[in-house]
Amino acid sequence: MDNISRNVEEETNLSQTANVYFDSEDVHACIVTCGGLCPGVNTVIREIVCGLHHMYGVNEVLGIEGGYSGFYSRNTIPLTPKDVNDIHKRGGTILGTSQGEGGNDTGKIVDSIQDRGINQVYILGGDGTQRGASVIFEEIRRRGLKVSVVGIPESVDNDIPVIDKSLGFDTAVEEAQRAINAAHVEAESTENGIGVVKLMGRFSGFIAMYATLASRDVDCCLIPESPFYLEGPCGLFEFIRKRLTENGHMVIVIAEGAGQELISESLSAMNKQDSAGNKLLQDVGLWLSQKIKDHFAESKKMAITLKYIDPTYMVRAVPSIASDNVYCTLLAQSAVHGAMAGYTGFTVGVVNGRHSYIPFYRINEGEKKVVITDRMWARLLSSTNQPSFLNPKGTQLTKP
Ligand SMILES: Nc1ncnc2c1ncn2[C@@H]1O[C@H](COP(=O)(O)OP(=O)(O)O)[C@@H](O)[C@H]1O
Ligand SMILES: O=P(O)(O)OC[C@H]1O[C@](O)(COP(=O)(O)O)[C@@H](O)[C@@H]1O
Repeated sequence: MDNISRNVEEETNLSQTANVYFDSEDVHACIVTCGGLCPGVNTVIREIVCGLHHMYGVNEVLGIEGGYSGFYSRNTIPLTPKDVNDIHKRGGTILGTSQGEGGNDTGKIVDSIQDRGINQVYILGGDGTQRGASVIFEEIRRRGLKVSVVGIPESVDNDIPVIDKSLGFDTAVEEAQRAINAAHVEAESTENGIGVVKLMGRFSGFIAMYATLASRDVDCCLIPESPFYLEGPCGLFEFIRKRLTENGHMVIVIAEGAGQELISESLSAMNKQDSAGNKLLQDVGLWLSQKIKDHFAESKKMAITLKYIDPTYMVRAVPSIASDNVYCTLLAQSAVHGAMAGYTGFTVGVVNGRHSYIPFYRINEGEKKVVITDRMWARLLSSTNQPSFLNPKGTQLTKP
């Protein structure tokens, strides 16, 4: 117990009340994956199973299939170290997920936990999943059950607050390079070639920003946090014209949530949501590509060739790279140590470089977005030398 206590103490700077100390033979754990697909999820599943087994001698770990509703609508599957030995080499989740679904019955989920004698619940997923975990935790507490509920945050968008970085994010940025490289090759092979790449990022442009900074082939990065406009001397069309005149080709990276306000009027699905309450977006990549083509066709001053690449699902479907595998392993071990020490109602994550236990009520506060007044966005602007779009439409660009 000394070792366990020390681990928790070292890793905790946001602690949550302990409810019970577990003996290995009494542990009946389960794992459920509920969020959007993200590289590294299988690695976490593997390390929870192996961590519980190797470090604590726990033999009973169940997989809940199909996300939260799987607790009451599916059979469970046993997970042993042998079963999960190779799964980190695969993308996706071996348990299936329920991103975008809503209407889960918390009462039935907790009934299932109680009926099956489960006393440790490991929940992987993004911001929606962590909110769901908090609701389950509250119901478990209301019933006075000795069950640890632990969240492991994963979102390819890196939009989970408090933590430094979501697992799988580095892999997503790495994979995005392949699409950007392809767009660059296509663009530079034709006169006035433009490559447009759409990347994920519903409300936050982290993948687009980091992929742009990593690549150096991107001329313009557009994200939801930084509104842009098309017309006028400081608009996107004029910037494209200048960049093509200077270089003969260019690459534009656009996050899926960018520019939604520009396309909102004409498109009817703007205010639609999926069953989990997430806003359904229009394909801004297709829209922007068509707008650029129409603009240059109408102006007749410059003939362009535009290639549009949408690698979004490829980016999140790949297995995690080495650095993410290490990160996933540390998060999974941290989750296991916390649960075994009797902590509950927390999400594991790295905060200011330290592995921490973050109470659900903290992780579920607010949203994480790119702050365009921060240094990172300023670094991107100086790397691409693109307009900031902060100038009013009619005014000329000024030198900094
Ligand atoms: N506010 C909420 N309260 C309870 N459960 C939620 C809530 N939001 C989402 N969920 C559950 O979490 C699952 C995953 O959420 P979703 O937003 O689709 O993905 P992500 O976890 O990647 O953000 C949903 O299918 C839903 O069952
Ligand atoms: O098309 P789907 O499966 O609904 O998922 C798309 C969404 O999943 C994401 O990749 C990740 O979303 P989460 O942060 O909610 O996990 C978003 O960028 C994207 O809009």
